[in-house]
Amino acid sequence: MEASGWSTSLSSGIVLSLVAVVWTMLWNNLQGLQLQQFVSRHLSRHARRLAAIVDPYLTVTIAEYDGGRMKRSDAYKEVQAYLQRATCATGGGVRHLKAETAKDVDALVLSMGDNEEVADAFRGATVWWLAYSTPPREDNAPSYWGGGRAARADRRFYRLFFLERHRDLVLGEYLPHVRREGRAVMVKNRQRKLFTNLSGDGYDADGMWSESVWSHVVFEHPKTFATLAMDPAKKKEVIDDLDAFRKGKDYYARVGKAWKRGYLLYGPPGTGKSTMIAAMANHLDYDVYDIELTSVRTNTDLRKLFIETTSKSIIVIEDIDCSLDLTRARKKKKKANDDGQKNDGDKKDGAEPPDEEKDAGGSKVTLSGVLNFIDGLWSACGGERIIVFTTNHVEKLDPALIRRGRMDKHIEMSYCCFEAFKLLAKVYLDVESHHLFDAVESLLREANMTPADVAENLTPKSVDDDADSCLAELVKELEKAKKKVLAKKEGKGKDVADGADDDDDDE
Ligand SMILES: Nc1ncnc2c1ncn2[C@@H]1O[C@H](COP(=O)(O)OP(=O)(O)OP(=O)(O)O)[C@@H](O)[C@H]1O
Ligand SMILES: [Mg+2]
Repeated sequence: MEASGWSTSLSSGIVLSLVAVVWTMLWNNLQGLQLQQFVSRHLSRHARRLAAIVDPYLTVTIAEYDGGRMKRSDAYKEVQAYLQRATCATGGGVRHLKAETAKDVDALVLSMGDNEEVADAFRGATVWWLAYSTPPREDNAPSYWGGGRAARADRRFYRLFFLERHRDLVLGEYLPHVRREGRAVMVKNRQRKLFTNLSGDGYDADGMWSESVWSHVVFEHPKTFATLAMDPAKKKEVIDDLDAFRKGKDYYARVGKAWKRGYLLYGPPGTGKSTMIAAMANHLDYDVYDIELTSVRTNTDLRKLFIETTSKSIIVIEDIDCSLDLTRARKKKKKANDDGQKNDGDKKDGAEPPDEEKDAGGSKVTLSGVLNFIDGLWSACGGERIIVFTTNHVEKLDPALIRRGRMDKHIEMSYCCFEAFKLLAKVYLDVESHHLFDAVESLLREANMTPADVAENLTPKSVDDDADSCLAELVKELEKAKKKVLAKKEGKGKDVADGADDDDDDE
């Protein structure tokens, strides 16, 4: 009996030891993998819950969207950046990380995935952050609040848990600290971006449905004012204007104007309008929002695009005359006024176009929508924004669209002048003087050649090409261009003599 009792306890001892050995082996082998993390994560989570029994915790929830779901919350972005830093530094015990490309080519910025929790310590207090999202719900937000999109999107939140006794510390000091630090991280990680409203499938980098109306790539355009060929005095004027704008926060506040400025760049194709926008963005270190107006469905969508731009940005609408029939809505308005009908036209903030203005299947943005976008009440949201329109046909634009106050500065991008040529010769051929320069100078006065064409002629086409051959080629092309101009003039003179209509000559 005793012996059997002894052998039973011996065998159960052996079994227990074996279990302990297997457990230790398993524990060690799984080190760094799921099990240990699983246990420690759950222990810390339960620690929070256990602590809450004796000292209840409070929560603060920060939603990704506030202001009626119109705009991503700054606080959310700051918390996200703060937690990104905490997660990158320690991992914070988080199992599911999201990775985004960072400024450095090979690095990744890590942040916590959904339903992950991370603890943080601040002046002896421990707090916990939980990232979570709720599934889409059909809300009844009217379409002008972006209700349709909102219904399809997950709602994302950060929830902060802290003990009641830390209330003053957390609300008074910790949260402002998080926002400050988050902003600093955002500035440090900032990569300039080029945004487009031609969104892809509507999903963001996390595979989540994205509410953002913009998609972006990193903005990396090499053009600067140093390599932009134009009249030097004009260039200096633009640079001074941009610098004054950038430093103009107090001025705009004092005179009671929204901190924004409109630039109209006009001129023939290839004179450097798009290039100038890149130079502006590089000079100011701003993001660029390139709006493809034909893809904007309604005036409301246009307003939403504007509201979702950040400050320190250039909002661009290229070829504004081609994007929309911007004169049509105005003509209709005039007609309606002539008919004595009530029409609040461009004064009506965010007005949807009446049915007869809508194109079948096309954009329904109207001139009044664009005018409101530029200087309606909504345009004052945020600040430090530059709006740039480009066009090849300034004469086609409605005067209301380009009046000062909307498009404050009109910049003509013209055919290549000698000063602009000299800069291109320096940039493309590293040549500052040459015996062909005089010929080029006199030909440029008579031939209409764009900087794009001059630059193309100055580009070596083979390894044998050098400055001499490129400049000789340019002179040849300039002579051809000059002949064309003369032929056109002669043709025009003949037409006038024959009583023909001048308007038909110009393209
Ligand atoms: N003023 C300029 N200085 C330097 N390069 C220029 C200039 N203008 C044009 N180029 C060169 O020509 C190319 C075309 O220029 P860009 O796209 O800026 O013309 P654009 O005026 O925007 O034409 P479009 O009206 O057709 O849009 C650019 O890639 C650029 O390298
Ligand atoms: Mg262009």
